[in-house]
Order: sequence, then C-alpha cells, then structure tokens
Amino acid sequence: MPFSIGIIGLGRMAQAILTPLLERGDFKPDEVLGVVGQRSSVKKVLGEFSQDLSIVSSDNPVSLEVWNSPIQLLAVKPQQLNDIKEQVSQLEIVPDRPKPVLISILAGVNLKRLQSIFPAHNCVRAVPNIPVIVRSGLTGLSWGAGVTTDQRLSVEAIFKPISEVLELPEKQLDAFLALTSSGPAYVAVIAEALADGAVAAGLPRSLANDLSNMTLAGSAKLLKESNLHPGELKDMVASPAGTTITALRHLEMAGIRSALIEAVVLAAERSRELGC
Ligand SMILES: NC(=O)C1=CN([C@@H]2O[C@H](COP(=O)(O)OP(=O)(O)OC[C@H]3O[C@@H](n4cnc5c(N)ncnc54)[C@H](O)[C@@H]3O)[C@@H](O)[C@H]2O)C=CC1
Ligand SMILES: O=C(O)[C@@H]1CCC=N1
Repeated sequence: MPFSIGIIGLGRMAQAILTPLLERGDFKPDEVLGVVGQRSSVKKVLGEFSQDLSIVSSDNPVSLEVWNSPIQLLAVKPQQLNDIKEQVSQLEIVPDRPKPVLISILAGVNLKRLQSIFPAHNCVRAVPNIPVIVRSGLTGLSWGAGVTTDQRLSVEAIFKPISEVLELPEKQLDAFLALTSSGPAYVAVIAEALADGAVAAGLPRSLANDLSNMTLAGSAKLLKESNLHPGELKDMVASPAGTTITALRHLEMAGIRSALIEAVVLAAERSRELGC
C-alpha cells in the first residue's frame, strides 16, 4: 500500500505545511512518508507527530518508495535539486502507470526544469509562506502540463485549509515569492526593531515584543478589511507637528521605502538565479 503523500525534504517548510494538516486530520501520520538528509532535523515544527511518521534518510534505498506515492511534495533547497535528479534518474518507472503529481515548493525552479527532471510526473509549482503553520498562509500555484482535475483538487486540498490560494501565471511566481514567502522575515525584522525602539524608550522587553506584534497585526487587519490605501492610513495617524510625522521624517531620511523596494526586487532576482 503506497503512502498517500511522499515528502522529499521534510525540513522547515514541509513541516510547516504538514503539521496543521496532521492537526486537522487531513492526513494521518501513517499515510506520510518523509525523506530527509539528516533525521535530527525533523522535530522543529512537527514535535510529537515526528514519532508517528515514516521518515527515512535520503541515502537509504528504501527512500525510493517515496516516488510511488500518488502525491509528492518536493521541498529540498534549490541547491539540493541535483542530488534528487541523480536519484530520480535511477528509478525504474513502471510502463503505463498513472503519473503522480509532484508539487515543488523550490524557490525559482521553473516548470520547464521540473518537467525535464521528472518526465514521469505531472508537476505543479507552489509558493507557500511560513504562516501556514497557523493556517494564515498564502500560496501561489502554477499548474504544469497534464495535471488532472483530481490532482488539482488534491493539491488545493493541501493548501486551502492552511492558506489563501491564488493561481498565478508562472512568470509572476518569483515576485510573489519575494513579497509573500520572504516577507515574513522582513516583517519579523521590523517587529523586532520596533520592540527595540520601545525598550529604548523605556518599556520592558516582553511588553514591547507583545505590543509590537499587536500593532503590526492590528494595522494589517485594518488595511485588509477597510481597503484603505496605505497612504490614507498614514495620513489618518500623522497629526500636524505631532509624534508620528516626527518619526516618519526620520524613516524617510533613513531610506526605509527604497530599502524595502530594493529588498523585494533583490529577492525576486535571487529566486530567478536559484532556479537556474
Ligand atoms: N522556509 C520558507 O519560508 C520557504 C521555503 N521555500 C522553499 O522550500 C524549500 C525548503 O526550504 P526549507 O524548508 O526552509 O529548507 P530546509 O533546509 O529546512 O529543508 C530542506 C530539507 O531537505 C532535506 N534534504 C536535503 N537533501 C535531501 C535529499 N537528497 N533527499 C531528501 N531530503 C533532502 C534536508 O535534510 C532538509 O530537511 C526550499 O526550496 C525553499 O526555496 C518556499 C517558500 C517559503
Ligand atoms: O529564503 C529562501 O530562499 C526561502 C524561499 C522563500 C523563503 N525562504
């Protein structure tokens, strides 16, 4: 009996996707086979679930079993793709078997390259982000040739319970990733720095951290739910000769806008580079 889902590279992101699905009961632990480079890396997010999953090391021949699962999630680093290519080239494909669906979350690696490495699979690119752990993620999807309706539904059944799902033309995925998948790291830096500022201004650390997170969450909720343009929200807060405009003057002098713009552009460029 093949596993329902085979995960090649059960690292941080694959665990972030799998954990809420296990919590919800979308998959049972015994339906999942994960392959990793180092077994010790599994636990970071999965915690106690890690004891009930089938997990094998990538240098174990049994790991080829993963390639028999009807759904396969490829979640190694783009730099590790050549090792996988080597493994797949040794597979003995049963003639006329239905093609399994391979969901790649690798930054930058395009469908053309995936299909050349996995000619016996139907390939999909998925670009998720780490808030999937708390079922508040975003996932961009681009379908490769040949993906069946049932396979589309299976892929959506993985990502819809944990994220908003957008179907995008493949050429937009690098920019999508640069904003949404890398974005939680930018937000984390901003959250930490704002809390540092509040500590410098006299608040205790744990209160400063909590207030920083709540300010970001509340502002994001307001922007999303009110459809306010960000500039309108800024103007609503900044009183003439007040505290906010004094702070904003400093942020503008420090180049906050161009720093963020360039950060996203550079991340998109790096995604394209990693895919080659
Ligand atoms: N971390 C994030 O927020 C996001 C990551 N991604 C993409 O997800 C992928 C994985 O990223 P992370 O989870 O952060 O990296 P990671 O390093 O935590 O996970 C990679 C996993 O692959 C395993 N591995 C290495 N070689 C292997 C092999 N030959 N066979 C099987 N497993 C092998 C490693 O042991 C590790 O567990 C990357 O391609 C990245 O571009 C995409 C969106 C967001
Ligand atoms: O930093 C990275 O390369 C991965 C892809 C998007 C988020 N993390």
